[in-house]
Amino acid sequence: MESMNKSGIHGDQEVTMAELVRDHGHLWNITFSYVNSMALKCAVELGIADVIHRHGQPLPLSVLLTKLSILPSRTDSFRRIMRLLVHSGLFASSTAGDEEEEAYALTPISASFLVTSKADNMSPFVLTILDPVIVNPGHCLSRWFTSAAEPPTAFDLFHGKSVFELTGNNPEFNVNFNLGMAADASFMAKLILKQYGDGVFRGLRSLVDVGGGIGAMATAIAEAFPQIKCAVFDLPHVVSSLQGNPTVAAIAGNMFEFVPPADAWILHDWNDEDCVRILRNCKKAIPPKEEGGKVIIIEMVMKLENEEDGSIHDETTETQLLLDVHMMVPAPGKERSEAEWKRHTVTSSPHSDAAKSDSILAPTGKLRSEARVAQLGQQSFSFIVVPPKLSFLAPRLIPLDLRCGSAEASRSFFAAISLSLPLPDCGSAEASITSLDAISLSLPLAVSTLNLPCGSAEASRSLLTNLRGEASRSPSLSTSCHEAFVLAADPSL
Ligand SMILES: C[S@@+](CC[C@H](N)C(=O)[O-])C[C@H]1O[C@@H](n2cnc3c(N)ncnc32)[C@H](O)[C@@H]1O
Repeated sequence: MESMNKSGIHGDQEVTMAELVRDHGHLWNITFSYVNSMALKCAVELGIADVIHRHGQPLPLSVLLTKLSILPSRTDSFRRIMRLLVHSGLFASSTAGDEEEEAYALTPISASFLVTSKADNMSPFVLTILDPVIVNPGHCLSRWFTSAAEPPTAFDLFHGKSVFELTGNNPEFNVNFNLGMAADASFMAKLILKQYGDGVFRGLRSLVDVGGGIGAMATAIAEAFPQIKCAVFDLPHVVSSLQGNPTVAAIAGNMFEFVPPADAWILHDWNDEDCVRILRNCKKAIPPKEEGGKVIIIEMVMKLENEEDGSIHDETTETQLLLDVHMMVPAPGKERSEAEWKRHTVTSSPHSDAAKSDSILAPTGKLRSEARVAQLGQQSFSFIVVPPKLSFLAPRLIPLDLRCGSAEASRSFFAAISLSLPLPDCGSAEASITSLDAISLSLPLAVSTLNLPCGSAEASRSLLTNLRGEASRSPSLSTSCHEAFVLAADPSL
């Protein structure tokens, strides 16, 4: 029996069927993890959190559908996307009213970060990071690794220009990008001011946020420490929106050429050489340490091991690894360990030893992990497995996956095997399944594994009814068809 379970070889090791199925599921989860991002994007675009928030208590599905103007024909799809969002921890499922109607509530994550009227609203950030302008270059990462032209980033390879050149000549994207960055910066400012505020900022007279976008961080600091004269230094098309701002001054320029005098910030968008160039310019612009000059670096600090148990698979690690790889797509950036940051701050100091470096390293990696909105980690999958009991059908088994067939293709397939079925909208995508027609013509009758996830409820029901009718006329199939339907309906399998 044991040998029956061994079904594959990993290196020199034999693996069991259970291990193979688990590993296959793991691969699927990674492959499909973008679906979590797209579901989140859909939730943000529809404004689901706002509608639930305004209701103030669990919102019945029927009301949610009306308020969001969801088409009646999309009710089932909407319920399914909500099910995924509940699974991701963005919403909670609940009931409402005497009839205990299916309802949805906010979770701490959506209540804090997806309600647009809240100070920590991260919706603009979600929409920026998931904008096709940013996501699409990810598709050419492998080409970027080997491209003879050596473009600086996958973004440059895809768009033919850098992300900041693109913000410069695409006003709509410029506005959205800056709002997205500002959403994240506002939240980080709040955490940093709370945790490091007094120690880092008290006593400063002036401060420049280098690459400070539309001033979210600088504004938060100016409001917390009104005695500090705060300015934002960024590209002209970015700081133009800050002209006349009473809280922070706007200075347009290129940080690789100069940095205005005061204290400064730096970002993770740059490679090591660029970081050193920017830090050197900051260094030139600040007074000596004794006179209160300092470079403040607010960055994630990569730490790939869990302090408690040394494991590397906690959520913080995943955040750091994802952000680090993300940073190589739109910009030549990276996340750095504490040792790497120390090396840069020393390299950029005119003095050669660390003791004389006047930089402060404020580790924010943990904070960032707390700020995480979407969990892109593992989701459990269920499988529909044809049990050995049905294996006698194998020669006539057609694994039928209607997800990819158009309604017409599905219908013609069934017509070909003498089951004329009304399939109103079975099959969602337009991909062709002509090969199924070919198979079906060579097989007189036998449909044993059915994958119904894409058919409407009505289509599935009529398909099952027709198959049951067909099965009752064919005694050898009746039990097995019935069992197959039960299996398909049981999500735990
Ligand atoms: C990742 S965003 C950070 C935004 C910002 N820290 C915030 O709080 O919103 C990088 C910023 O660097 C700016 N930037 C890029 N190249 C620059 C340059 N050569 N000189 C000055 N700023 C630059 C961009 O315009 C953008 O605002």
